[in-house]
Amino acid sequence: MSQTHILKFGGTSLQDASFINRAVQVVKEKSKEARTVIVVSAISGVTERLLALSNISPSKADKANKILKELRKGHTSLLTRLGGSTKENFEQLNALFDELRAVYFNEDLRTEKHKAWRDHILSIGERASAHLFASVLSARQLPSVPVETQHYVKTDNTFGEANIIPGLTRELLNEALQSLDKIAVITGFIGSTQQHEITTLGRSGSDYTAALIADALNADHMEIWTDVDGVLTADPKIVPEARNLEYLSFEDIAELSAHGAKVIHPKTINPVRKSDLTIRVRNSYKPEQSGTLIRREHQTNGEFRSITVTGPFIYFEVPDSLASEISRLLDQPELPDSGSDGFSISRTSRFEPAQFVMKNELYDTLEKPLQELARREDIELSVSRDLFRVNTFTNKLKESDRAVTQILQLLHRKGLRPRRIHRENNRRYFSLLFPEEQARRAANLINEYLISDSNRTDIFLAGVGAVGGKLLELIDEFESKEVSFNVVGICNSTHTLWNNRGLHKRDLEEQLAKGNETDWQEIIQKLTDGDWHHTIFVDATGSEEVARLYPDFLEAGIHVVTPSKLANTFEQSYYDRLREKASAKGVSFRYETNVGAGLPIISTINDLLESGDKILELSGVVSGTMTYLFNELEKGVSFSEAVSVAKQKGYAEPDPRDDLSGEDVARKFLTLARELGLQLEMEDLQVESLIPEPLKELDRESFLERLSEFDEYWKEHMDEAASKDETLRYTGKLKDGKITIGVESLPLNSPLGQLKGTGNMLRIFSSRYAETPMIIQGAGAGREVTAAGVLNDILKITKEQ
Ligand SMILES: NC(=O)C1=CN([C@@H]2O[C@H](COP(=O)(O)OP(=O)(O)OC[C@H]3O[C@@H](n4cnc5c(N)ncnc54)[C@H](OP(=O)(O)O)[C@@H]3O)[C@@H](O)[C@H]2O)C=CC1
Ligand SMILES: N[C@@H](CC=O)C(=O)O
Repeated sequence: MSQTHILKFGGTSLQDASFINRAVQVVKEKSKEARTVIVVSAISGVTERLLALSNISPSKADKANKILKELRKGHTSLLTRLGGSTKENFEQLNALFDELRAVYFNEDLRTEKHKAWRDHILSIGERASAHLFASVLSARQLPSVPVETQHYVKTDNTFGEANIIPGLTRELLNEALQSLDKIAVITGFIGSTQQHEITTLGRSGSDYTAALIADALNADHMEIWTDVDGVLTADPKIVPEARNLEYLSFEDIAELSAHGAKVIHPKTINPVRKSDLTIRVRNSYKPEQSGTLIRREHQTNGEFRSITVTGPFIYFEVPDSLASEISRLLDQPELPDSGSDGFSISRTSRFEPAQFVMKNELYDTLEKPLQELARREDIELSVSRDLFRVNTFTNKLKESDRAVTQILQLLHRKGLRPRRIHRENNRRYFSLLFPEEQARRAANLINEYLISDSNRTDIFLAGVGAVGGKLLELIDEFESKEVSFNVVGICNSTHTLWNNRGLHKRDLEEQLAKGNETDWQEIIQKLTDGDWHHTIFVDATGSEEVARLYPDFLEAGIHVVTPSKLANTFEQSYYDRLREKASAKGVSFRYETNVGAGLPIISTINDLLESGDKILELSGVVSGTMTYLFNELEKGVSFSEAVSVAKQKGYAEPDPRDDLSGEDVARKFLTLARELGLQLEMEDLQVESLIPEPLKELDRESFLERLSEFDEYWKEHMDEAASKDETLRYTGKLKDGKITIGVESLPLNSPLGQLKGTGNMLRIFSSRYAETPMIIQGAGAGREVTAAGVLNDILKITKEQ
């Protein structure tokens, strides 16, 4: 096993026997594929009990004894229930609770080194959890050993929030763990000073421990098992509608946790910031969900958006003249460390009051000297208490302040006016200060704003001819509450136009010709690097060059939708590769319009197959252009004239010879055959071409010019059919693994003979429809129906998200 994976189980993931069993299952699965190292927190509720214990005065020994007894009993009975109750395991657990009792009643430690004493008490939670879980794993044939990190994680003596000594810690952890041949179950949250006094790393410190271990072992992947779906757009206790964020970068999560996001410890990223480690935050209540993936670089299409609410804060204003003196007060090293957003000061000019925001507890420490300062200057210090900061993060702020304006307008409409707006240039967040209840409402409204934007699908449209041009129009007109489209780029064979804020039909007419030269490598690069989510690449070009690029888009996590029949009818290996890529990357490749334009032919066949039907025969007319040509011939229009009008009307292929040669119909039947699982190539099909032999070698323009030389031939052909009350139709049939395509003379009153306009009709004979075939009939070519079919494919992808 070349990979090392760290699994960190938070307290809720080990809260009771069923959760511990689930965690064992996770370890079992994981250890099949990678070297597995476990980091555990204290079992849910234990740290709180230990903290309560540390706050009980020894004079209330009864109360303390009750907690001590309950903790011991809770752990030992879990051990018994989970089948890990060997004599040795019991002894180890009991030794820990003996130690807890001894430390708790150590009066000297309590009074002289209170903070160290408290950290020692708290450490029992993680240590007991590690012993318990290692015992259970060993009992389940997963040989494991508890590892207590006070021996290896070295810190300074800031008890309660100790700072790591990185080099030494890395060395000691590496030495202890590198060659362990059992699964290490390691205590999170705890370390020790150089003098071997136990320290703790602060709330959620186990994540930090897991990252230290990941760094020491050069781990490949880390999973943080917790009680929420992953990293959400907001704390679900404040914002019930908060959504999970699929991807985040290290930078994103570091910024979020520094501003109050509780899901992981703010320092977690520090040790692994430069590594290729991937971190997945997962929910123990919903192990089937994939949670949030965090990695060094932004995942393609990932968009960062979130809200945190921090506080409570005090807010006050003073004349600018007093601001410097207050700042000096805040500089004292002995003040409580209230985190990176502990206080902030805004000074706009010397004529405007300076604004101070500081954590309640910081203000409480400074209240006296502050009031004293104010009195000296004869100023009445009026403070607003218990305010909360709503911090909004979004990548969009890198581009413009529009989001800030929109959010403020939204809040304003709801009657919410922040006490203070704080925005730093070049940062991805801004904060608003409100009283508690208003902060909660504001957070919910902002979340809605950020989420509704996440319904947006970004589109790059290649090819803006008959189908692409109409599609752009349909997208412009499309209105829905659930989905919004943003066409970030369009191109034709010569020019490409980009606009992150969206392109429209009018841009096609006015701007495209002024765009950059079309460069496919550049387009791929830009779409791959772009900070969009749910990007769809639409190919409406009919170009072989473009159809060959689909694997690159799929690889970059971009969905592909196309009416072009090329990619599905290149060599079989290409066809297979597209499906493998799409499935590996979790993206879609959709092409319903490849056969019958807007008619639901491919999806119907797949539905039949999926429900267990067996297709016996597919036959009929699937070329709108051919039906149109023969109908025009029936009316006396010349063949060459009909071809030219079919192109103008947007029925014919970009090169109409593809229709006349039968290639278009052949590609459609080959696509259907491959949907049925048949492994055929274009050469395997029997196709009758309508291209006269003498014109075969000509280029497109000369071919169209000389086509009229054969008008007489087609007139005679049609007249002959008419003399028998018949007409001509270009039909195809797939039966017994063979495809035959060509012109047939059919009775005028037959279903195929009756087709009008660009009519298509496909008959599906299957096990269930053996006697009476299922028939799909309707217009099978044209810009409107095809563009609508493409839009349907796009919508299906948005619904899958
Ligand atoms: N028309 C229909 O009824 C149906 C069409 N389809 C398929 O839809 C696709 C488009 O057909 P349609 O709209 O009729 O064709 P058009 O000829 O009207 O439009 C083709 C568009 O693609 C552009 N293009 C061609 N090659 C490239 C390239 N290498 N790079 C960038 N852009 C390129 C063209 O640009 P430029 O103008 O610069 O050449 C043009 O904008 C075809 O694959 C066709 O088979 C599928 C079902 C029905
Ligand atoms: N040229 C094609 C367009 C649709 O696939 C046809 O005429 O059927």
